[in-house]
Amino acid sequence: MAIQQTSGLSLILRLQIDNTASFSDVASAIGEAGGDIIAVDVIHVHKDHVVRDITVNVHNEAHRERVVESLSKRNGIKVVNVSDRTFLVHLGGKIEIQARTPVKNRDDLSRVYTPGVARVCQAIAEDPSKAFQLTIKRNTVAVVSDGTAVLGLGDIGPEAAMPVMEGKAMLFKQFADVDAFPICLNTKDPDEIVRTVIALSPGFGGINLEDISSPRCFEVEERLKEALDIPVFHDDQHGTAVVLLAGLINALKIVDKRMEDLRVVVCGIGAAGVACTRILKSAGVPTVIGVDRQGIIEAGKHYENPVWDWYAQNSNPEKLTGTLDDAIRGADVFIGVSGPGVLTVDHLKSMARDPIVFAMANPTPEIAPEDAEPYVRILATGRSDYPNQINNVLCFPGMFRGALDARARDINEDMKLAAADAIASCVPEDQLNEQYIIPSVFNKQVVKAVSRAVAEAAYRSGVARRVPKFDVSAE
Ligand SMILES: NC(=O)C1=CN([C@@H]2O[C@H](COP(=O)(O)OP(=O)(O)OC[C@H]3O[C@@H](n4cnc5c(N)ncnc54)[C@H](O)[C@@H]3O)[C@@H](O)[C@H]2O)C=CC1
Ligand SMILES: CC(=O)C(=O)O
Ligand SMILES: [Mg+2]
Repeated sequence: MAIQQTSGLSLILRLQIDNTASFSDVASAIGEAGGDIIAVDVIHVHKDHVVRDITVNVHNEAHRERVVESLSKRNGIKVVNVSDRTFLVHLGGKIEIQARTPVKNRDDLSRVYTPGVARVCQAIAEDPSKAFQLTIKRNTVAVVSDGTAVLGLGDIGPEAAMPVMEGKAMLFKQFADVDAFPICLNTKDPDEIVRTVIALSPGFGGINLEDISSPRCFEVEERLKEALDIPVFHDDQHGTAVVLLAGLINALKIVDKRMEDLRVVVCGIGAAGVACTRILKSAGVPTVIGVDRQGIIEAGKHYENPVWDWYAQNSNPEKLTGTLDDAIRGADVFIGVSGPGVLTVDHLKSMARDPIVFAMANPTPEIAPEDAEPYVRILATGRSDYPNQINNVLCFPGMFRGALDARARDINEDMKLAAADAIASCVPEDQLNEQYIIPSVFNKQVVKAVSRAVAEAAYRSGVARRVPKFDVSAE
């Protein structure tokens, strides 16, 4: 299995090129430093120089410096500015609100706003369920974070969490036409988070909790699910678990193993790790062994963290003790939702035949894919620049589309398992291979398949308030 990485950093270099130098000097300076020229634009032409923007792909920040240095050393070439295209795409934020109806005259104004709007308000006051017909509620999701477990970056605060939450909102809209709002809270107190989300819930058809650290995330989700009659879904737990299960369903077809025979190690028993373990157990995996910083979660032992306490009673049937070295020996599958560099080549060598490794820590996986590649049969990461991206983006847009279409009160286990099967089914059996166990996030079938499966499961399990109409002609 050869791993192809598809992108690193993409830069726009603004260069002043004197008439004494030529474009081929620029190209060779970039080429000698190993940069890839992607696009060239002319910005100004003066009598003694030309200013050009050159878009260049580099592997990482050190590589960027080497490209800039190589250009700066050339006579007649001046590097005026270096822009990182990732930062450019964030300038001013990534989303905006748009009106669905133009307000062109007084007549429009009197209908969309006062006095006309008052009658609509009264209709909802008389029957609050009309909010689903007469407001944005039927299509809106609040993406709520306190900034305490952002990607793998940890507690970086609510302001720093905003780019991720804006990104989730963009993906909700692009993939599933769901209007999602990023809401980053300036509190880490579970009571205050619960109170705040309940208070802001009337305008929303669903709540997507994001990047709230464990164990607080479990309590916050549980209390909100109890209090609200709209779906509450902690994406890092359940979105990750659903996509993991979809990937595993397909990976097992390649290695010809069954869920009922698997020995799985989950590393990182936080939000994602606990949910992955729960869904693996629901899917019939008999042996799941959890490992965190202090080692294996020991069967039967009592832990202060209530979720680890649950974990100790519901995992590790072989009653293993020790470290990851002990847990991974003979394991069929490694699920990493911990941090960078946890997994070594020696660990991989000690696994059972045809190792399946899902190293999902973001942004840096548990092992560098290039290091793991020779020793595993199937490798997946959370990143979009390697094959087999196990990322919750494959789940949350379709999950909420289906839940909103069914006007579901809750997102339950049946809906999650249905979503996992639907994602797995988007890879045709005749195309399945080691580097293609999970559909692309750009595969338009995914949201259709997931939303339909989720809405049907909502209906079957009694949490739907509406039977959605499916567009069969689009299939
Ligand atoms: N690919 C995907 O779709 C997703 C990936 N993730 C990634 O998974 C990781 C964990 O996310 P959450 O569960 O939300 O965080 P969390 O903070 O709830 O849990 C992380 C757990 O990993 C443990 N951990 C950290 N470093 C460790 C190490 N060196 N060895 C053993 N255990 C270690 C921590 O003690 C903690 O219990 C992050 O890197 C995150 O970016 C999370 C959600 C989705
Ligand atoms: C993908 C995601 O939600 C995370 O890494 O936290
Ligand atoms: Mg997350």
